[in-house]
Amino acid sequence: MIAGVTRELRAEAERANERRVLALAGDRDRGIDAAYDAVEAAGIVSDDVSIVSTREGFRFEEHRPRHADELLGRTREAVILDCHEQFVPNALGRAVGAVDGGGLLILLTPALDDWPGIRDRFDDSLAVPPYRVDDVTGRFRERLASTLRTHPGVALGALGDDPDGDVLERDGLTGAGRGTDTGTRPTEADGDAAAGPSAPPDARFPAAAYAACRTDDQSRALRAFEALADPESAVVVESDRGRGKSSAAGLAAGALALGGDDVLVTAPGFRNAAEVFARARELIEGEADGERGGVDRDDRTGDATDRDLRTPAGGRVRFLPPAAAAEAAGEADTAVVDEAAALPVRLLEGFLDAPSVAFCTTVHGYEGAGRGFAVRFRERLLDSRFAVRDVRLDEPIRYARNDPVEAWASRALLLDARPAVDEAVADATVDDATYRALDPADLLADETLLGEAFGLLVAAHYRTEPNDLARLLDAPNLVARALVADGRVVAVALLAREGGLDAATRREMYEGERVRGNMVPDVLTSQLRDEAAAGPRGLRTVRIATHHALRDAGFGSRLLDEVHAEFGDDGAGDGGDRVDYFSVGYGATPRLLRFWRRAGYRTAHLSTTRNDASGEHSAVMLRPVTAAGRDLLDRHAAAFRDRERDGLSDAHRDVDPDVVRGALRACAAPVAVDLTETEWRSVVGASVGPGMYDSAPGAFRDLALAALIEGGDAADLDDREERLLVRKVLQGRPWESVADDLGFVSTSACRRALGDAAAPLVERYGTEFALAERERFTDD
Ligand SMILES: CC(=O)SCCNC(=O)CCNC(=O)[C@H](O)C(C)(C)COP(=O)(O)OP(=O)(O)OC[C@H]1O[C@@H](n2cnc3c(N)ncnc32)[C@H](O)[C@@H]1OP(=O)(O)O
Repeated sequence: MIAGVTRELRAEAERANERRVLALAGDRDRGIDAAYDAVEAAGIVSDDVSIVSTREGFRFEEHRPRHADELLGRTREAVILDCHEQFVPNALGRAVGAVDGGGLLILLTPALDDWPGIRDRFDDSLAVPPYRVDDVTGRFRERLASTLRTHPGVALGALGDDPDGDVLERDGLTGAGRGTDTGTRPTEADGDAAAGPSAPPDARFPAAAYAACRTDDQSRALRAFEALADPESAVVVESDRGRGKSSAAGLAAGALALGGDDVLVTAPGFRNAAEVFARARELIEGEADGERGGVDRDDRTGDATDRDLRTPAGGRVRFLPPAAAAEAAGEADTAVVDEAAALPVRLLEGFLDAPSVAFCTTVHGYEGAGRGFAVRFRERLLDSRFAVRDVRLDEPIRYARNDPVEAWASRALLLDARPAVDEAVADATVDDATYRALDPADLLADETLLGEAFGLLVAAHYRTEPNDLARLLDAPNLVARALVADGRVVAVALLAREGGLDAATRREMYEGERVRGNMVPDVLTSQLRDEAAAGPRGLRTVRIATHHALRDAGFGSRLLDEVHAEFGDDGAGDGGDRVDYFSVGYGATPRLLRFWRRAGYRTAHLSTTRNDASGEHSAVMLRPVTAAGRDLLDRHAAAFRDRERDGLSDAHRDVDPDVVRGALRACAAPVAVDLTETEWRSVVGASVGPGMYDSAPGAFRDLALAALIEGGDAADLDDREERLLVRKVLQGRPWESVADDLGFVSTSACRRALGDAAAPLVERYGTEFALAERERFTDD
């Protein structure tokens, strides 16, 4: 029975150049046997099959569910995803992506009615302490099962105790490719690897690069990339998932390197750029064949050579993480930024130092993230010295346009989740918006609500993946809240309960053992050495986002106010839901620091290292509710203040002065200024007399710290004076670099400015002695 339908499915898939799903629900061993039968019935050889499973010993290429990323950039005739024992939603995304047009995705699942009730090893990972795996729910699977039951292109077999008991619930056939219905058949334009588009007559890239293109769209992109050989050229490539933009970029990078260029490639992670490197390598190896070995391989450095391809002409294709690549862009001949929309605009600007540059972005899907690229950075690019070429890729590479499995996967994993369209929210006002809980049950019942809320979370943050959808629906420690206007989601916050851990778990954490979730308690306990920190109960904002059309209008602040009221300030009577403190951890920018400070959050930590992708230092902030929360903040505010006194001239020496100002301004621990008379003589002398900063740097440091923490009108300093205090006094940088950085005409002008900045500090913090000392100079 299964074999029969598989043959038909496969035939239809091949005719239409589409994919099909065969879901085999029931006993695992029976499922595995049935999958072997299905592969055979479909006439697919074992070499063209991959299986993702926790088990081993199959006749196919094997991957573990947690390592399904290995399938990235692979194409298979069939992929079998064994969903028993450990069902990882990310692995489903990878498995679908690896199946070629004409191929099959075979899912082995428990009986669909039972599946939502079964807890597996993935659920263990959602059971963040103090929650247990029984607290995890099965809504993601419930939703997935319902798509399997209803979506076109999915065949569903319920397995019996033996093959005779198998029941075919749906055959998954759509009728595509039959009779006159040729709308979805492969067209000439779908191309074929062997006979790809040919090179234009005056092509600058090798013919092999054009021959490797699978669609006309791709060869148009390649043609546009040729411009990168000329300085001052920028190419922007936009496409949906699976259109081959990374491959086209890889072919271009390889071709440029074959011509002797140094091509610098970056992406949020190397795995995003894996496709770029795979295509570049193929081209380089093919073209360099018979010359001089092609790609250099260095056995000693292993991995590194995958990220640094060399050509006989002295060219290279090399990978660097975004922050490092932005720094190095000026030294390369061409920079290629893949998944550019996932990077902050500030980093993207660094790439404008490259002689020529390509930006590739996914328009929809998880990688498509920030509107920063679409809006702000594009303007910046148009104003730059570059001649900009735009290319858009629409034609799917490996399957026909109407592939039903693409539609099914988009739906099941919400790959196409998007915030409400701008027009729908244009008239929303803060006062009219309604605060509401996004309970998983409500989200499951309302696809529009789910799509808009998840879409907003995705759009505001590039690191979203199918596992996050499962967390939103099933993880016991997460809650979501939103502001809704006219039924549309205009702002959303994803919140995680943290802390409340027992003494044994706290000790484990203190001793360095990894405790899942609990990000803020973990930082405070293991990094900042506070064994009691994981006791109080916190609510961390994992993510918050306002619809891009409504930013800066107060929605974000209002949403936080409501959350504070519900779980803190007014939450006492609410079923014991009141937390001891609210918290947040995020890549610190001056504006975000201000946003959180205004919402009542105070700094506990600023990380010493920068995040690879965003290039920012992470800030951890707390907003206490109860006495226990206040104790926690008091300890960590004081520790932060004391740490920064020395850390700013050490690990934090390069942090942006506005980030330092923002983090200190949000510090809740005041500085007691207690200087000796000798020190006051130096400070007063530097401000109004003949003294110098260098005679009492420690005194200046205390004053600067006090003034920046107290902030505002306390000591009447302007922005540049505050930056000067950070750069010179706290970060201890050389006069030349400070003068240069802050735009002073000379180092002596810079020194004088520091003297001037000391005057309001004497006024604010000076002792009687200091003020009398000042009189000596100002009385004349
Ligand atoms: C844990 C985390 O999620 S931290 C990351 C926060 N999320 C994001 O960065 C996603 C993109 N940004 C957004 O969605 C919004 O800009 C939010 C959530 C940061 C703020 O929401 P809004 O509704 O715009 O905030 P609201 O109008 O209440 O307050 C405005 C303040 O927010 C901050 N803010 C506003 N826009 C931005 C922005 N693009 N980037 C950083 N901060 C911003 C500023 O402090 C601003 O005050 P200012 O105009 O005086 O500088």
